[in-house]
Amino acid sequence: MSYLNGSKMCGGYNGVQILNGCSISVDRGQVVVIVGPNGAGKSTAMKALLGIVPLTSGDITLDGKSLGGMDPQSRVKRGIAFVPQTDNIFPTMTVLENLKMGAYLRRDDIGASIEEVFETFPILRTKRGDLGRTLSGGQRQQLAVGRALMSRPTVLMLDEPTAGVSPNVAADLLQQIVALKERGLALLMVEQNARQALEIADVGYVLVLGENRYTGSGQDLLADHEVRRSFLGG
Ligand SMILES: Nc1ncnc2c1ncn2[C@@H]1O[C@H](COP(=O)(O)OP(=O)(O)OP(=O)(O)O)[C@@H](O)[C@H]1O
Repeated sequence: MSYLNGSKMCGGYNGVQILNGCSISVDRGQVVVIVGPNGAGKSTAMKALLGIVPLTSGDITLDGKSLGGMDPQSRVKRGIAFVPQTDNIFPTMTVLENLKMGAYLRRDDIGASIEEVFETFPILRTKRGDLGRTLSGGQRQQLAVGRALMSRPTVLMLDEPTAGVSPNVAADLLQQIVALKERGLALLMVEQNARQALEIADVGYVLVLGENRYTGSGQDLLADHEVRRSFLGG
């Protein structure tokens, strides 16, 4: 069984079922990407794993233990961190203050973690005293990921981390995220930019109407004629 395992998940909003039995798994040291058309339920699947969207059936386990019924806060304490797509930093706080906010649940020394974030995203060291709102789009996303890392998660979930940043910046950002595998993180991402995301995915899930349509390594999905035709624009 995988480290984080969402199995046959059903659920949605206000009685409207969006997830129709999809399964998503991610292991530590792995990048898993969820792609699919608009409205397929990609973000909803991630919210279900986070405990924001309740399941009507199915199960979620982390390290072999069920997360069933556990609220999002408790899941964070178990080691899951989440980077939302927008509003993911405090604009009126400095870079360093943002990082410290990410460690608010910790009572130990956070100096080494700040240093690790600066090693991963060197521009944040340079801008440590600058207000969040002065950062470029790509730098904001770096800070949002850095802030999430400050809770020392084992699972990092990212909702469209490259949304709104230029293609070159997106490519760099994805490479920085991939490098986090070396720290043993389980990385799960929802991405609009399917082609670019599958390039770096150990495993890709194509979701359609809340169901698994295709699952495979990123390279296999990129090479699959049907996946290319239906989801990657030929
Ligand atoms: N908070 C909500 N309340 C009610 N319905 C919602 C809510 N969030 C999403 N939905 C609906 O659930 C469906 C799936 O949305 P979701 O955001 O999971 O799709 P997605 O695959 O991530 O798509 P996109 O790429 O457009 O973000 C959509 O029909 C959407 O309108």
